[in-house]
Amino acid sequence: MTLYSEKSETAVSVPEANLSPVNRSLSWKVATNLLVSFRYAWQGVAYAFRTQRNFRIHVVVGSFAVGLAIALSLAPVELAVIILTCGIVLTMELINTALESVVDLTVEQTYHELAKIAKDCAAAAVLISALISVSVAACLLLPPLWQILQPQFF
Ligand SMILES: Nc1ncnc2c1ncn2[C@@H]1O[C@H](COP(=O)(O)OP(=O)(O)OP(=O)(O)O)[C@@H](O)[C@H]1O
Repeated sequence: MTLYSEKSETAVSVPEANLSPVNRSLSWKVATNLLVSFRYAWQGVAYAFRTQRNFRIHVVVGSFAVGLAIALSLAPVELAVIILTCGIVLTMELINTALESVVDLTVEQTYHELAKIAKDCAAAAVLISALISVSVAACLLLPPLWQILQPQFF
């Protein structure tokens, strides 16, 4: 198949198979079944935990928030909201780590304005989700904590 580049208006030859979203001919098929897929996904989690300090911080803070919610006997829906927001932060951190790797793979150690935009935006996604998570946890955890601590101070 021949495609026309918008910039140079020159014809570019692309194999049909490379254009199909179903048949990713350039991909490397390794995960042959669901169990193997899960194993690779777990390797991603383990890699992020091992190498990303922020991921470890999010795991510790998230576990503390969930533990506190259980200790304070929050309603199931409130506990679910805290688990959900903590999960979103960890997910964002994993996507950020994946994107950083792809950017480094592409530009290696050269400065590129687009690499900067990609990394800065991915880091911003983590930051925003973490700020939302802290706000949600504060809204749900502080009132019952205040109820418990108030008699001790007044
Ligand atoms: N190739 C590059 N070209 C331009 N700017 C880059 C490039 N690599 C990194 N940067 C800039 O440096 C910042 C830090 O990048 P780096 O890869 O060290 O990630 P990081 O913020 O340390 O991530 P983490 O702590 O999650 O590993 C990026 O947000 C970006 O602004």
